[in-house]
Amino acid sequence: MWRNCVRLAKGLGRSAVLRPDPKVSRCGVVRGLSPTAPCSPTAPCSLLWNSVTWLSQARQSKDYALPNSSWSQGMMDLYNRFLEMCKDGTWKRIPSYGNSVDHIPESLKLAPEKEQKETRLFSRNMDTEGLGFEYAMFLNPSEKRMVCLFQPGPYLEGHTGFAHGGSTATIIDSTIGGCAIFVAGRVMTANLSINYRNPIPLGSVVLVDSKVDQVEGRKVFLSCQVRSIDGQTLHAEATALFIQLNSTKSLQQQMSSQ
Ligand SMILES: CCCCC/C=C\C/C=C\C/C=C\C/C=C\CCCC(=O)SCCNC(=O)CCNC(=O)[C@H](O)C(C)(C)COP(=O)(O)OP(=O)(O)OC[C@H]1O[C@@H](n2cnc3c(N)ncnc32)[C@H](O)[C@@H]1OP(=O)(O)O
Repeated sequence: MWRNCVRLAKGLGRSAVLRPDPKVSRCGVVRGLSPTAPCSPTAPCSLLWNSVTWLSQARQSKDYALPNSSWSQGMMDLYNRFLEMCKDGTWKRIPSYGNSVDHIPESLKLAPEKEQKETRLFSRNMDTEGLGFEYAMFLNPSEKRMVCLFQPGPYLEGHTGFAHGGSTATIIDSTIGGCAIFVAGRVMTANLSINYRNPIPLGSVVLVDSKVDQVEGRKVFLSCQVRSIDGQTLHAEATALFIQLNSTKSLQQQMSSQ
């Protein structure tokens, strides 16, 4: 089973993680796509997103995956390290909106989704920064891998001082789901199996590291590990099956056809 995440969690600065992808040019542009602005916390690295028209409408919405005052130094440090790794195009920062509809390109929306809805993505359901899910995701397209930097706030408590297992499941599902969306477009979780190994302290920062293992027709099999930043503590590990809902093009296909 894939265990790249150990590599990442144990040493983000190591060459194994920072090694440029051969499919990505030195200037940080995935071949076949146009150059875009470099990343920064306010003007995030979003070559992927800028290159795909379906996110243009979403750019109007608030992006929750940008640093705020509730982020700990550990969260900021990790975020900045990933932003650095965005510079050569190996990693892409993924924006995060309050409603899943905002993530869907206009052309792929179904009629009911086009209507303005008073709904909120579960993981973005709190307005006060720092109380609930604080997270930011980064995608490595060539490795079909999505990582999420996650800082659980005090309103996610389960056992005293620790994150509720359901919140851990939510962040795993969202991270793995984002990864599955990348390869298969619209998908739904059919199965999610989690082994909880060590509790996650509230306010700590963990790395959720997910990867596509296999695609069989409409089935996308993925795995995931949740580790402390130093990689020493394995908090949870999971496997998942996502099912592609229709024949819409995956983001991966959209990128390679440009
Ligand atoms: C599009 C662009 C979006 C861009 C977004 C970009 C970035 C986003 C970034 C961040 C993340 C943002 C959002 C987070 C994303 C996701 C997280 C939330 C996900 C959820 O919160 S999601 C809610 C929970 N989820 C459900 O509520 C599903 C209920 N369920 C169903 O709706 C159906 O069940 C369905 C659709 C799953 C399948 O139904 P179906 O009719 O389409 O397909 P069918 O049943 O025929 O199965 C086909 C083949 O899969 C096999 N199969 C099916 N299920 C299996 C199982 N459980 N175990 C083993 N095998 C299974 C069959 O055995 C058959 O296999 P075979 O072909 O070999 O016979």
